[in-house]
Amino acid sequence: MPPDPLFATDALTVRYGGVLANDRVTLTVDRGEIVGLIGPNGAGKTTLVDAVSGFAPATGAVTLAGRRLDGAGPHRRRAAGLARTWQAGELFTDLTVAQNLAAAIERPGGRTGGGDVCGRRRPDADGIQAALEMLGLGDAADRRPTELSLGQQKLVGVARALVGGTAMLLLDEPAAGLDTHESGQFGAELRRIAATGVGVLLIDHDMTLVLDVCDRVYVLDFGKVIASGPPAAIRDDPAVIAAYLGSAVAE
Ligand SMILES: Nc1ncnc2c1ncn2[C@@H]1O[C@H](COP(=O)(O)OP(=O)(O)OP(=O)(O)O)[C@@H](O)[C@H]1O
Repeated sequence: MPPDPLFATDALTVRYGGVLANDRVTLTVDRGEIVGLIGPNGAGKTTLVDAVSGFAPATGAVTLAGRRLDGAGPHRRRAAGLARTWQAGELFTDLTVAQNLAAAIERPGGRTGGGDVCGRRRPDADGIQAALEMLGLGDAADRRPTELSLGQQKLVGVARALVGGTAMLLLDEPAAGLDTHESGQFGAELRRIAATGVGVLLIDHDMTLVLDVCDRVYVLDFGKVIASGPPAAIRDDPAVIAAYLGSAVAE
């Protein structure tokens, strides 16, 4: 029998009024695997990340390392090792890179303690440096975000989600705005993260990045999974081309 996946949703369903934003979405991500989630605007990709991380009301199961997390609040899911980025993931430009990572896990009011508002373990300077080094940003800790390239700034955003012990990373359009070269470098860094055993769910409209870097891809349309499989099969799937790739390639 294959081992249990690191991460799974089972029949995850989110309804916003009359809109079925996620319709019984079932997917898995293994340890060390990068899994893409693609689909047209409004297909329900961000909703899935919101539901999985505890920010949208949902029915269905969410499991991380064999532990059910549905029903838990965002802080408990984060403490269990599930981390996300946000589409508008701007950095604080008046803080250094290391301070940006620390700020992401500070408690409001500057209180210190064993955990933060998101339930994360408070990492020490070593933890912050380790997260930066994993992303090739080891010498950027004391620099300001504006001194870095856009690609490096995007990686700082990922490092922010990695600090404090992360098993599963949910990335919502982390490469938006990158050119082809930067996006290729970004993909290589994602592979380095996955090689440490972290699972990655990658949402992006950059099809070159998604199809190059992902082990498997799920396609959402109107909240439903309409296809899943390895990138080569997804690229050639007529239903996927009709629903999304035709327009995505033309963009
Ligand atoms: N908070 C909300 N309240 C009501 N409806 C919402 C809410 N969030 C999303 N929706 C609706 O749910 C559907 C899915 O939206 P979602 O943002 O998840 O799509 P998406 O695939 O992430 O799109 P994009 O690629 O543009 O980011 C859309 O019809 C959207 O209007």
